[in-house]
Amino acid sequence: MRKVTAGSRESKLAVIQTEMVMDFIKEHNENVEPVMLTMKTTGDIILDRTLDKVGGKGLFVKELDKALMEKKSDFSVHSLKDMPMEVPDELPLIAFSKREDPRDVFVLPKGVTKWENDKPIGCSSLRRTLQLQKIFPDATFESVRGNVITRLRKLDEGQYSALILAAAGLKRLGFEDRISRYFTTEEMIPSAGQGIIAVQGRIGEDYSYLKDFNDEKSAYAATAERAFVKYLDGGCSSPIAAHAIIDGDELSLSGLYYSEDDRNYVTGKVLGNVKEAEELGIKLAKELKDKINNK
Ligand SMILES: NCc1[nH]cc(CCC(=O)O)c1CC(=O)O
Repeated sequence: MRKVTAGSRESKLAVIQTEMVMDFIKEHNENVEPVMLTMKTTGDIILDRTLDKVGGKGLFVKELDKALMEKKSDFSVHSLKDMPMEVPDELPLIAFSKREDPRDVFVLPKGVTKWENDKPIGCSSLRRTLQLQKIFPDATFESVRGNVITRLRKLDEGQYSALILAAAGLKRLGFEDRISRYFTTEEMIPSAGQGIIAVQGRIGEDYSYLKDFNDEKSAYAATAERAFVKYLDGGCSSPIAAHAIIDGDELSLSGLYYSEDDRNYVTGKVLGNVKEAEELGIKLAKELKDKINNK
């Protein structure tokens, strides 16, 4: 038996996602035995500030990168949306999972069936707040940090009138029944990579046991979405949204760009062949940059 170690964050969602990758490996490789190594990351420890105030990029990955570099693990499993746009050359992304539902959703406190505008909506990113202000013009918004389960607890304790979360996390955690409304990806453009699990490896290693895990559509979508955000210099917590939809050979990329200077945002869309995923991301980024400069 060949033992391989998967590095993971400690949160329930991270562990479930890592187990999904490990189960795949077990099913497809009789001679490989995956084990998990969990660790706390800076992003999990600092919970009293919003992520853009904590500063720095890759708050959820540094510790996992270190374990991978030091060969304490053989690969890391991440939510792609928490990954910085640039990863170290020695630690490339080697596989992308099939995409789970990429939409953001509206969650009400337990026992509540209709939204009451009596408390703020808990919303953890500027990306979500900006787009929500259009959908709920009278609402107020407040940052909520912590992992998905902590956020749900705060909601149920009465701190918020509702929460905005990713459908993917709720579904993987078995909380699909808490979803009261799905936002379309047009009214609420998701974060780049939302719903995709990324596996990160170490250069020069043999990952043939993960060969069939990679989903081609997800890889194209990830390339386009991340090229867009990278060009606009966003990190994991920047107010930039990007979502690619793939239909056969055609890729349609929607994006949102926010300007700190005039506190305004623009959205746009480009279409092209999946093979031009990266170029499409850059094309949309340039278009939106021009659009905001001419506003
Ligand atoms: N930033 C936290 C985070 N990272 C990944 C997910 C959900 C799973 C995914 O998007 O793949 C979540 C929770 C959320 O935003 O609701």
